[in-house]
Amino acid sequence: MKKILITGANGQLGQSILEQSKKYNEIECFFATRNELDITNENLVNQYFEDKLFDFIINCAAYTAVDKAEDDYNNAYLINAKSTELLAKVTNQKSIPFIHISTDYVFDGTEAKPRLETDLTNPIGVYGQTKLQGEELALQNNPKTIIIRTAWVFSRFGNNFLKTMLKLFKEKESISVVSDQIGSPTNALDLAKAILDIISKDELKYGIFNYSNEGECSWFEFAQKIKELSGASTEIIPVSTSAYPTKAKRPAYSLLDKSKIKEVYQLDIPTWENSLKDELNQII
Ligand SMILES: NC(=O)C1=CN([C@@H]2O[C@H](COP(=O)(O)OP(=O)(O)OC[C@H]3O[C@@H](n4cnc5c(N)ncnc54)[C@H](OP(=O)(O)O)[C@@H]3O)[C@@H](O)[C@H]2O)C=CC1
Ligand SMILES: Cc1cn([C@H]2C[C@H](O)[C@@H](COP(=O)(O)OP(=O)(O)O[C@H]3O[C@@H](C)C(=O)[C@@H](O)[C@H]3O)O2)c(=O)[nH]c1=O
Repeated sequence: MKKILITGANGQLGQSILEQSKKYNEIECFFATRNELDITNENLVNQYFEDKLFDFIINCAAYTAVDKAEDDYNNAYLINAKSTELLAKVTNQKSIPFIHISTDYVFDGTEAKPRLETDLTNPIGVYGQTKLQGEELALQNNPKTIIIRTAWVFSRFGNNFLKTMLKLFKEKESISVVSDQIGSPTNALDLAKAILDIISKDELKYGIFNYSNEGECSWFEFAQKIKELSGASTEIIPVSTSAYPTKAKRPAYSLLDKSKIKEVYQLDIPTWENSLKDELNQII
């Protein structure tokens, strides 16, 4: 039986891992919410690992408010980078693998070609910058680190674009959504399954891996599909990024190339449209 600690357990990925873990008999998961384990509290983290034995950690804790982060660098850095370093160090001391989640927002999005793990990063906002710093600190401090870069995560849990759209469809007759930012949505349940499948393997390969659902779209096309599948009548107007100003800049193109994770870990990845359909069936 593999014992796994999940930090940030109340977030959408944490809750999705809880849901999926019920299907894995050989894995025993321990879920720690922010109240139970604040990863910025060094003494608490060290104490936690003194007291308990785990075979893996999946760090789902993060500062994910992309716009807010622009005015809150210190907190974003503390959670996304400094605390990631701490978790990498404690797992390294125990010689256990560290699974950490990162983002497509580490790219600047200027090149319209699916991004490889080895491509040059150049984040254009504080969230992406602090996530990249977290990646680097994790890899430096625990050689048994697996970074999974994912994108545009949606689910029935927490806050995400899917839930924002469903709310707006109830409130508004018309909304504007950017059509010039391209990427790949990810159902958090698919990501959770991929992570648990990886952990279940006998042999692990460490380093950076991309994971999102298959396919690509703009946020506008994503919103259109949510509208179509939910039967909403709100008009969705495609607009350019300049017509929808936000505090943080987002990459124009951040589609992730999944070849590496599919080859190394033999994963079958559903398309975002099929996975969205499944998720909406649960929500509506
Ligand atoms: N959401 C997305 O679209 C994407 C997410 N990612 C990455 O995936 C991972 C999971 O994201 P997701 O589940 O969507 O994020 P959420 O924002 O849904 O969840 C993050 C969780 O982290 C918790 N948390 C924040 N600070 C701390 C802390 N100091 N100690 C412990 N827990 C803390 C939050 O607690 P509380 O509930 O109290 O706020 C929350 O439960 C993150 O690393 C994120 O950067 C990558 C690409 C896309
Ligand atoms: C709500 C809304 C957003 N938008 C735009 C703003 C933005 O450019 C894009 C996405 O909006 P959001 O702010 O909901 O999503 P955002 O917070 O940027 O989502 C990101 O979260 C972090 C955590 C990640 O790691 C990324 O992969 C990505 O999922 O859509 C519209 O054009 N119209 C709207 O009505």
